[in-house]
Amino acid sequence: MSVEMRTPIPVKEAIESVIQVVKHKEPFTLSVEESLNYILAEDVQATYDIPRFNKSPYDGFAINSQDSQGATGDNRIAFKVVDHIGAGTPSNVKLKNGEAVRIMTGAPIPDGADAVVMFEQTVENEHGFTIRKSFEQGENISFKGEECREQDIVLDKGQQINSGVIAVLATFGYQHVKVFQKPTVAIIATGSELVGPKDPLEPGKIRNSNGPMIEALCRDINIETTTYEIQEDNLQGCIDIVKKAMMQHDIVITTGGVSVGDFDYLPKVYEAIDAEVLFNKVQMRPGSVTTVAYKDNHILFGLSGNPSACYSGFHLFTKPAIQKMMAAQEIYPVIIEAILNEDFKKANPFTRFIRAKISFSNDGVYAAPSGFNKSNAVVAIVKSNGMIILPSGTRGYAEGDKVKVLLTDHQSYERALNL
Ligand SMILES: Nc1nc2c(c(=O)[nH]1)N[C@H]1C(S)=C(S)[C@@H](COP(=O)(O)OP(=O)(O)OC[C@H]3O[C@@H](n4cnc5c(N)ncnc54)[C@H](O)[C@@H]3O)O[C@H]1N2
Ligand code: MOO
Ligand SMILES: [Mg+2]
Repeated sequence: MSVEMRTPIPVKEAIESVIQVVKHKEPFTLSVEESLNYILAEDVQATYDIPRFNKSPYDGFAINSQDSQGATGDNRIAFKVVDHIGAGTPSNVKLKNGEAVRIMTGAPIPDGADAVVMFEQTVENEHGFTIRKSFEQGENISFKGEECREQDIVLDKGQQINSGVIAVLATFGYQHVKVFQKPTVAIIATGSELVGPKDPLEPGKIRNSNGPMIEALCRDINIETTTYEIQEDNLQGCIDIVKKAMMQHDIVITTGGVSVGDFDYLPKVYEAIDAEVLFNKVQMRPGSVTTVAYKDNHILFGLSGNPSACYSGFHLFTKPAIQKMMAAQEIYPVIIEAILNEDFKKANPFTRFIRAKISFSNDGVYAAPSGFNKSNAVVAIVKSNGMIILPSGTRGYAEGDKVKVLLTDHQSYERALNL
């Protein structure tokens, strides 16, 4: 039996090839309360000017600025208070010379007033107050439309709905919003060695950690999943379960069985279901055998069985694909520069992704590998909030070198792939 030879492709090319085939789901309408984290499927317009009327930004007195001209410490100018309003109630008064309205923050500026004097700038008396400086026309006024005008586009299609979006929708009284559907995800852990948390650990068996980890990774980004039974290494069983999962879900994530072992059946599954394999070898470590296949708008992620490889594969390929399927404008992981805290003398022909603790301090961003970091490591994932990226090459890396890090424990995305 001869081993299948695979052609490893660069990581960037692999990510781009996945993104290229992913299509977004259909839009639908749902209530604003339920819309958090969905992607907007339409531009949203301001239905009126914000602020909606000229208003006071302070608690104080509304005056006509002309009446204040010439006021100094030695020549205080007096005002008579003729009305008293809080936010929510306009004044019926039209100011005459020397008159003022006592006004609270958020209340509409009365007719005849064009400036607001803060309480702290006055000395109050029985009839009103005096001031010691002159005010300019428009001083201390929040102007109608200064933030946005009626019909301005205030939210762009493709924007992820966050608390700010909810606030803007509420501002304009929108109760429903058009968003893109989220993809549905099936998770299948494959491997005859795998058992669940309650099963006895017979010799040679291990517990399935990848399944629950992927579920958690999806839940972290507000994606619902269906977890299938652990699938033993059996070709027909693997074909049947993947077919079944594809009928019900947009994305099918399997773990294990993607390498060249005698019981690694995923390559045969893709063949049997006639899926187009985008790649089955990536120039990266861990996760070199990560495989992504595509069939009728369904994406099949064949993540490696080794936990750290599985984790890296999810962040690099699955997460951007989910973002794209939801029609987000920003889909790629945030990648920034950091200073390496440890030597990596051994050169590697593949790009290395090292689970690491990224710390942000006043003197810069630092990246420290989070312990035992091989492909089969699981504990290192816990202590990481990012991955150090060491490009392939002939030289090693030394402490103090600048490197790129990909933030994993992070809910922000980029428009461009900065790998
Ligand atoms: N001759 C070669 N052998 C291997 C190659 C290669 O290129 N040539 N690649 C190696 C690399 S790199 C990796 S990574 C692994 C990938 O293996 P598979 O994706 O086929 O995964 P399995 O063989 O099923 O399992 C690998 C490893 O992970 C454990 N595992 C599997 N599933 C889980 C799970 N759900 N939870 C926790 N741990 C899991 C499994 O027991 C194995 O120890 O192949 C190398 N071999
Ligand atoms: O895919 Mo393996 O995890 O590169 O070591
Ligand atoms: Mg294998």
